[in-house]
Order: sequence, then structure tokens, then C-alpha cells
Amino acid sequence: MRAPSIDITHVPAPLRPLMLAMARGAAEMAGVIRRGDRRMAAEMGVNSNGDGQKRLDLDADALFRDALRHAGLRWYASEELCDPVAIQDDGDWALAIDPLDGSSNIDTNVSIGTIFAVYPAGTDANASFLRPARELICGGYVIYGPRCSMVVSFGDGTQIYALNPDTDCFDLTEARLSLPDTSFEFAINASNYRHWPRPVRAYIDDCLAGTDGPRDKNFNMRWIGSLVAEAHRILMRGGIFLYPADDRPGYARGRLRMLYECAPIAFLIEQAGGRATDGALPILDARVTALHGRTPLVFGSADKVNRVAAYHDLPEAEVSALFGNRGLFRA
Ligand SMILES: O=P(O)(O)OC[C@H]1O[C@](O)(COP(=O)(O)O)[C@@H](O)[C@@H]1O
Ligand SMILES: [Mg+2]
Ligand SMILES: [Mg+2]
Repeated sequence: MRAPSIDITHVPAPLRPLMLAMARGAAEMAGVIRRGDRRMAAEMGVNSNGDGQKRLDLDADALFRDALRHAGLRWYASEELCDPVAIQDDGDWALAIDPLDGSSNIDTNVSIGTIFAVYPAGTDANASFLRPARELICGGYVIYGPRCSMVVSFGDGTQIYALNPDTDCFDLTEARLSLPDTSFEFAINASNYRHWPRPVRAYIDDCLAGTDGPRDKNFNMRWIGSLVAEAHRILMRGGIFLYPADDRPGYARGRLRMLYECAPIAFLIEQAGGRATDGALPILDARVTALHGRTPLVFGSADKVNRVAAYHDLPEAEVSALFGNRGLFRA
């Protein structure tokens, strides 16, 4: 079999070495996951975010760092590493990566993934990463599901590639994806309901009320626990995802990290015609002041994300009043 590769026809020339290296790493990861060694889910310690690390989190980080050694990277920043790592002194790019997204699903054979964002390298690591998210030039993820796919954008639409098991090449299957707005599915970890801010509770209450409530239609709920899998479902058939801030200790800015989770997903969603906000403001207009900084995340079909923002725009007293007058929000 040939070395793993990707169809580079739609990849901007300066980013081709990087994308070929990402494709090699992703194909190798797909093989590791397919082989399914039970030790993949072994607990290994805690990362700088305080999240538990599984063996596959660490192996994925080492695998991608190695695959990207000669790909023109100046800086490599990973969820699993406290600080960015210098790779090539003359590299042009800074890459932020969540090497393994959905760690809690490793042992359940549910889809997991890799998420990444590329910025032009700045004068140092901070200048490279702590900047407005909209300055990224490439955002993408790999989903290790029943099919292995890579979804990527270079700022001119969202593309999908599928890993061909016969050639080990990521073939282009969709050059310009358009996010449908027909779904009535929402995704949120409802076990945290009592901790959510009022606007989020009001939005979900109205979805749950279905045809008996102000929305006057029934909704369906999905929660996989892998951000890549939720993003992929929403890109394929629409809907909305919410991971809000909540009042649990450590969740004042939600759970998901800006650089290597929220920004690349927001980029892919916007490039497919959807919207991504922190509940109110676009994710891509924000910047974090620390490498592992978090942000609340709401993304999906534009009309649904706009509706969440409308709930956030209301003063607290008016959100409360809505509980008695939901007709205001009838679609
Ligand atoms: O367990 P919770 O609070 O529902 O959080 C689930 C979220 O956490 C994550 O697993 C965080 O990502 P990691 O697995 O990379 O830490 C997301 O994929 C997922 O959306
Ligand atoms: Mg993650
Ligand atoms: Mg991770």
C-alpha cells in the first residue's frame, strides 16, 4: 500500500506539505483505533487543564507531533501539553491541536476525533496563538467513525474527504458543504440543567415543550459526548449544539477550549453557512489570553443560533417574564 495521502487539488499550495502530514497522521490514528487495543482507554494522569488523560490521548499527541515534524510548522500547541513546542525554526505555521477529542468514548467504540487549527506563525508562540480566532487560515477535524473522514476549510467553503481503505488516501467527497437548516435536533448535556444560565434554560425549556410550547413544534435530542461527532452530525443534517458556561466550579467559561476545539469548529460551521457564538457573540471575533482558555460554545444552523442569542440579549427580568409569555418567541 502507498503512504497515506490526501487529494491536494483544493488545498492551497503553501499548506500542502502540512495537509499531507496531517493526512498521514490521521490515517495512522485510524489504524490504531481500528486495531482497538484495550489499553487505549487506560488512565494515565491529568493534563494542564486538569482533565484526565487516557493512553490514547498521549499516543495521539506523540503520533501527530511526529507526523508533523517536517511539514513547515514553527509551533505545535496541544491540549495534552502545558506549553507550545518549537518544531522548525524556519517554519511558517502555528498549529493548535486536540489530538484526541471525545476521550470518554474511547472504550465504548463511539466516534472520536482530532481537531486542529492553523495560524501563520508569529514572532513567538504567544503572538502565534493568542490572537483573534478569525485569523486562522485552516481549521479542520478528523472523525474516526464507521468511516474515517477529514473535514477542512481554508476559508473558501468547507470540504469533506473520506479515507479510502484501499488506497489510504483521503479522497475529496464534497468540495463546498452547505449546512442544512431543516433539523429539529438539539445537543446539550442536559444533566447540567440546574447549573445553566437562565437564557439557556429558557431556550431548552421551549424546545422540550414542543407543540405545547411557544415554538409549536417537536424537537429531538442527541448527546454523544464527542464534539467532532456532534459537529459532523450538524454539518450533515443541521441542528444546534450548546456547551454553555455554568455555575459548577471550573465551568465559568464552559468546558471547551478556544484554540483547538471551538475556533476550528466555528470556522468550519461558518464556512458551511452556519453560525457559532459563545451564546451571544461570534466565536471567531473573540481571542483568548491563555493557551488553554475556554469559551462557551453554541453552533449550528444560523436561525437556531440566532434564537439563542436573542434569549441572551434580553435582560434577566425579561427572560424570567418569558416563562409566563412565551408567545413572544413563537417561530
Ligand atoms: O462530559 P461532558 O461534560 O458532557 O463533555 C463532553 C465534551 O467534552 C469533550 O469530550 C472534551 O474534549 P476532550 O475529550 O478532547 O477532552 C468534547 O468532545 C465533548 O463535547
Ligand atoms: Mg476535545
Ligand atoms: Mg482531547
